[in-house]
Amino acid sequence: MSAIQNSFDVVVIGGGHAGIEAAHAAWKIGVKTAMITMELDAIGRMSCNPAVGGVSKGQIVRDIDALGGLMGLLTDKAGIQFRMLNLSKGPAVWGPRAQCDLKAYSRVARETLENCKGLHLIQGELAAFDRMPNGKMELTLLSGKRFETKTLVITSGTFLASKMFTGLETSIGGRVGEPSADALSKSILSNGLRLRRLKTGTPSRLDPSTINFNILQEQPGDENPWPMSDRSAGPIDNGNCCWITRTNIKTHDILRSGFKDSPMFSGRIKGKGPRYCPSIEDKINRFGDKDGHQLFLEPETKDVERVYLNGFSSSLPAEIQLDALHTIQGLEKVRVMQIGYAVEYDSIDATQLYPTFECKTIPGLYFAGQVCGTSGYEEAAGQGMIAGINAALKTQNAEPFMLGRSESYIGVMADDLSHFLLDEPYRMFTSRAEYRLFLRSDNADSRLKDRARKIGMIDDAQYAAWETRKAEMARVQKYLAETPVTAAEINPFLEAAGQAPTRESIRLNTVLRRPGIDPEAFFQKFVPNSKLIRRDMWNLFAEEAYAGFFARQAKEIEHEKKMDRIKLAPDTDFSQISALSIESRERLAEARPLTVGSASRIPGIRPSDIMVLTHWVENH
Ligand SMILES: Cc1cc2nc3c(=O)[nH]c(=O)nc-3n(C[C@H](O)[C@H](O)[C@H](O)COP(=O)(O)OP(=O)(O)OC[C@H]3O[C@@H](n4cnc5c(N)ncnc54)[C@H](O)[C@@H]3O)c2cc1C
Ligand SMILES: NC(=O)c1ccc[n+]([C@@H]2O[C@H](COP(=O)([O-])OP(=O)(O)OC[C@H]3O[C@@H](n4cnc5c(N)ncnc54)[C@H](O)[C@@H]3O)[C@@H](O)[C@H]2O)c1
Repeated sequence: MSAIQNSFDVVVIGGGHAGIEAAHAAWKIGVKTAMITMELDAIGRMSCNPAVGGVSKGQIVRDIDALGGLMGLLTDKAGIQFRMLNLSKGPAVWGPRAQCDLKAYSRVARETLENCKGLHLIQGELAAFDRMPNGKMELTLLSGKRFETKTLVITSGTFLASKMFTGLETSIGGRVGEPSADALSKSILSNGLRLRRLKTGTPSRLDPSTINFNILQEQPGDENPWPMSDRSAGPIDNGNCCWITRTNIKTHDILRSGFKDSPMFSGRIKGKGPRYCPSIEDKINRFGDKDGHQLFLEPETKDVERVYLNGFSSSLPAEIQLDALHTIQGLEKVRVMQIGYAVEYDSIDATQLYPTFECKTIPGLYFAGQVCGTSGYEEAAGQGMIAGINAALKTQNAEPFMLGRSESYIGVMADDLSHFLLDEPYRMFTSRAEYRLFLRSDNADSRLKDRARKIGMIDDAQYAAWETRKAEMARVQKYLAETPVTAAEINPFLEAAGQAPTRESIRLNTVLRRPGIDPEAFFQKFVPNSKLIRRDMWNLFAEEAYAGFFARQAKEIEHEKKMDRIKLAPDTDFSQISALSIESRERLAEARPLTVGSASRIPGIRPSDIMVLTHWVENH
């Protein structure tokens, strides 16, 4: 057996979206960190659609940015088209989204990690990990190389014991052209952890020279685009467009004729697929009466080398996919460069993890990303941040870092994954967050920057810039609350916004509570010498516009935070709390909650149990 080559504080397995954030966060906190991944050239590879963000996913990217992470910065560098989705609704549910040049994304991700001085990037496949008597983890790569680490973060995506399917054809691999990580899957099982099968899929990639773009509806980027990160230095590239087309009855008939050879419907794929990113055959099967489904044609690169057909994910036989494509407007003569396929893989049952993503039974072992049962780059990156931060903090014997459900979508996701057993891939939605009016893309910095600063994720220069913004927001907020405006001054503005004029002077802040107001025009006109950046104008606007809701929810949130502050030791012996029912003791012993708040979210735990637990903590 070869000697141990190097010893680290944190080792991250995988260079996908979760691995990038985990390795960067641990490095930023200042501990000795390595990323080990199968292929260094595949760092940041986008397995599926060349886009980052969207509704609720965009908020996750903003939160990663506020925490000092990379996804927003990488997207701004590699983006080729930026749109704010849901603009017709309130800012709480706006979703920043960007098409990316996927080659550029992968390149800037790798360059960014290479520029992290002292971060080790190692090419190799982890075959096994074992806990050593000294509490560290020993890692053995497929090549036989060995390393040791205090903490280990596994972000292996769709690669554990993975199989790909197109019709009756099956091959081994986690992504087209890449192998499956079978040995690691076995090692996870031999460490006593539970795995289960999930499935995801991807559509065909099309040859742009065979698409009739002239007859397709173009979808340009926003006129006044938002970058993902306010830390991005350069201008963003927004000059590229996507195109829209639709399936039709003929397409559906052809697809239906292939159902008998579908690996999904024939039961050859056992894993559950993502309900909310269904394949085209799933959509037709479930919503058979619809006469068409909208499809987006998205360029994979700025020079449109290939086109991704968003909405047409499929694992039907290749000839059926191709015949069906030829019935679609604009695609009558299309040539396919890579046919759609499904992938089935092992994922970890995430109820075995704390909301820090640390394993309950193996201290120092963390999982993050698609391996935890989620679907999506952004969900993966958000988990990677939290796992990387906690893996680093653990090596410093520091308090774990957790985000609450009222603080971030990442907190909602960590809480959901660790408490509820999923039977299908988990995708984020605004409806999963009970406090979504707080979790906006405009106020990510207000919610998270100070917390990130405390754990070393935000450097002095970044924090100074944030303090300047904070001070300006406070000044303007005070000014708005204290400054009256006469009817003569404000009425032309109100009328232009379609609002009834006022007869008396009113305070400036009350103007923002009226519907139809353009905040950017308002701040420019009524706040002299404002240095607010655009994002902060919308933040102040939303704080006023939603003030009534916030006041109503404030008590609920305070109660939840209070419960989350009541800590339970990881080794709490619930069997000794005799005032709890035997059933509740068993549930608590199994779930091992770290706070009373977390205990309250375990299925089957009742309010009376929480009262007992709270008293018990007070007396111990
Ligand atoms: C076919 C397909 C379709 C998808 N559709 C979409 C989509 O439309 N949109 C979307 O957002 N998401 C989609 N996904 C999922 C998306 O790829 C993931 O959500 C996202 O990439 C997850 O990031 P991750 O970091 O968890 O894993 P990945 O991006 O999969 O990265 C995993 C990394 O771990 C490495 N690795 C794995 N095992 C080992 C090992 N033993 N040793 C060393 N390195 C290892 C791999 O080489 C890889 O670099 C799809 C995935 C696939 C494969
Ligand atoms: N892991 C998986 O299996 C898997 C598979 C497919 C999708 N996904 C996830 O779902 C997302 C893709 O799902 P989706 O189909 O809802 O698309 P999306 O998240 O990219 O888009 C969401 C909505 O935005 C609009 N939209 C789509 N393309 C657009 C474009 N080019 N420009 C402007 N608006 C556009 C559409 O109304 C769409 O319903 C990915 O971001 C990924 O996270 C995961």
